[in-house]
Amino acid sequence: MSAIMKRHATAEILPAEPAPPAPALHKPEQQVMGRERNIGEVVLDLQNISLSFGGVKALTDISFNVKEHEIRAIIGPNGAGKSSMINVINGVYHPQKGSIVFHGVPRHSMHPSKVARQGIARTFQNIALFKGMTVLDNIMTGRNTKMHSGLLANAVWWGRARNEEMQHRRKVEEVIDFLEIQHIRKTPVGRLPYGLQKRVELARALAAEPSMLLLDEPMAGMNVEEKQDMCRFILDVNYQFGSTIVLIEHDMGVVMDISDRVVVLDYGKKIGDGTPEEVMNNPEVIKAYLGSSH
Ligand SMILES: Nc1ncnc2c1ncn2[C@@H]1O[C@H](COP(=O)(O)OP(=O)(O)OP(=O)(O)O)[C@@H](O)[C@H]1O
Repeated sequence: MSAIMKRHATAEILPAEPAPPAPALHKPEQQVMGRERNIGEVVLDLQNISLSFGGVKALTDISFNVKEHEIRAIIGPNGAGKSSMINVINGVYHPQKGSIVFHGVPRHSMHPSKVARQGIARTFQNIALFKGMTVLDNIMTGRNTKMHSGLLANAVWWGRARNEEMQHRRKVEEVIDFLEIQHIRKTPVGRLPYGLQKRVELARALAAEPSMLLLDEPMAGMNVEEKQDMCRFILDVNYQFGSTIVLIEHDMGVVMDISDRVVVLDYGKKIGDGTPEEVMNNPEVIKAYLGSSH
């Protein structure tokens, strides 16, 4: 297989032990890294999406879908349109053409905050955390979409506000335990190494209890060990929380090992879509990578 598609050493240490039995909601249909998982129906359907910035066509007539509980990767050379697609999904960009249906409901020009309230959370290519705030406080900001108490109640920390705060704290502590970052919970984020900052960003997204998680290059800039940890956490989030994951990643070994299906973009167009094996063997995909200087 082509050089870009070879399995990467990072994935070799992914959990080898047998996974616990999956909750028997659906018949297991897919296996990722030896884990049986239950892929459901289509939850996000994108049809004929086109997005331009002035004369630049970032996305041209792109259609694909995402099924419940799956790990769906978006790959492609630099400038292919991957981040633009994530920004379309979470409402930052509004495509000039095409339709977006989430859980059966068509969406038009939805604001990112409303998308977040629908249960879609994301991380960013360049870490977007409050560097001077502690890990705990940063993760608490992930609960914003779930907060209901008014300003006055919050200011004096009365009844409902107090109960709400405690509920949010409980959820945040769960996420902190899950991602094994107890030891840094009081540390200002800016003092942490890059790999841990990425994990805190994942924690903040998870604190929102999303049904769908958009991860924009979650392993970018990480060393091998950090990538191994992040792979394990992504698989655990998907497996234990059942979150559907849409992932942009440049490390092909990681993509091939953890994804259920992969969509491939090049110059804003879709050139491949299928299982890792199918896209690995797609001549157009191989050409785009090997023949690409961009
Ligand atoms: N806000 C914007 N304004 C103008 N052009 C943009 C904007 N966002 C993206 N583009 C352009 O759209 C095209 C796709 O960019 P995008 O960032 O989506 O690609 P990408 O596949 O995520 O690239 P990379 O892997 O380098 O992050 C590029 O030509 C880019 O310059």
